[in-house]
Amino acid sequence: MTTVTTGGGIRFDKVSVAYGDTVVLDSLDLTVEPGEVMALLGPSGSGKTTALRAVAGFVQPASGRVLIGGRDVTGLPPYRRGIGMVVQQYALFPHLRVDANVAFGLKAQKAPRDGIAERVAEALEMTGMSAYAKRYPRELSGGQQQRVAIARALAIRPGVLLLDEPLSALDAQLRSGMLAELGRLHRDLPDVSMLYVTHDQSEALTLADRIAVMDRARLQDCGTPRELYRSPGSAFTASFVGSANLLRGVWCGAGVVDVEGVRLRVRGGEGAGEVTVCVRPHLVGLGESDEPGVNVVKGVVTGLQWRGASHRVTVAMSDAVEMTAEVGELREPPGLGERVAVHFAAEDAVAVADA
Ligand SMILES: Nc1ncnc2c1ncn2[C@@H]1O[C@H](COP(=O)(O)OP(=O)(O)OP(=O)(O)O)[C@@H](O)[C@H]1O
Repeated sequence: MTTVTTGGGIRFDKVSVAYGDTVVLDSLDLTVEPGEVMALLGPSGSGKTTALRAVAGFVQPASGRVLIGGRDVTGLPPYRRGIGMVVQQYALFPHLRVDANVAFGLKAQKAPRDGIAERVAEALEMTGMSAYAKRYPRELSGGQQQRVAIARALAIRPGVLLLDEPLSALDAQLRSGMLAELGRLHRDLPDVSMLYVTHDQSEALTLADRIAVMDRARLQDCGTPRELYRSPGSAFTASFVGSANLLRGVWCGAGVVDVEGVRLRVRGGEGAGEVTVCVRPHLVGLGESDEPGVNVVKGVVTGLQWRGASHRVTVAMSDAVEMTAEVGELREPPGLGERVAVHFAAEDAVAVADA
């Protein structure tokens, strides 16, 4: 009887999960490299938690295999997979003190007694909770409870750490602090692969080495945050990773798309028929431009938002198509109904496939 304790990453090999007739995870093929943080990002119900639970061993795939450290664990019970898991609601044992909570997984593994004390101390140290070892969960704040839950997951020295929306019960300020701490933990544990489920794109962009975008039980896209942001594979990814102007148009030549009668030069080659052009709002400038390779479109201001350091100006090219420009704070912002021009480089207008 062995437990997988090596690092070595996670592999989903065509993993499908169904509840009755409903397929909730459809032939997922995905590899998380050793030491990598992979975010599973997608809307509610897209299958993220199901994928994570398949790694943990809490759901059994209808088909396909899960490998941890190169080894097929599909048939192994959860406690023999060498995983640590942290969920949204901490799930600490209320009647146990912090140190006993952290020791729980080690005792279940029947680790030697003196080894347990050492590992508990190490895990509490790593999460900054050493001073709270003798408290009960009810005597801790939400953020502290989540740190204990992370310490408990780390105490078994897992090769794989599974995190399911670990920050969503915390308030915004605490969330950003904890996000930084998870980043530090990742650097301190370079061999541990992390699978991080979230529907919050900023968490995914901040923490993940790569992001797997899920929608309707399927993997839609996978890449580094920068790749997905700069060159989204689909309109769905473009709108889910960062904010995006998505302009529906028709190809009319190499690198040229017609949007509402305006010919835009785009990055992303050539195709036929309909296409969506993605332009990030912060890459759109206000006013004319006569620089080569820069698109200019005109329209009427339909929205103006002041956001402290920036203004968001929405301009309608037509009844159907609007563009938003996110620009530095304007001294004299245009008025609603005013006719203005906006511009963006061809390099920043990306032709994407429809989802
Ligand atoms: N035990 C279950 N029995 C039946 N259907 C289930 C069960 N667990 C999950 N589902 C369904 O599977 C689908 C995927 O659920 P999953 O929890 O994986 O989504 P998710 O992307 O993690 O969503 P969320 O962000 O809301 O947690 C959903 O439609 C859900 O209703």
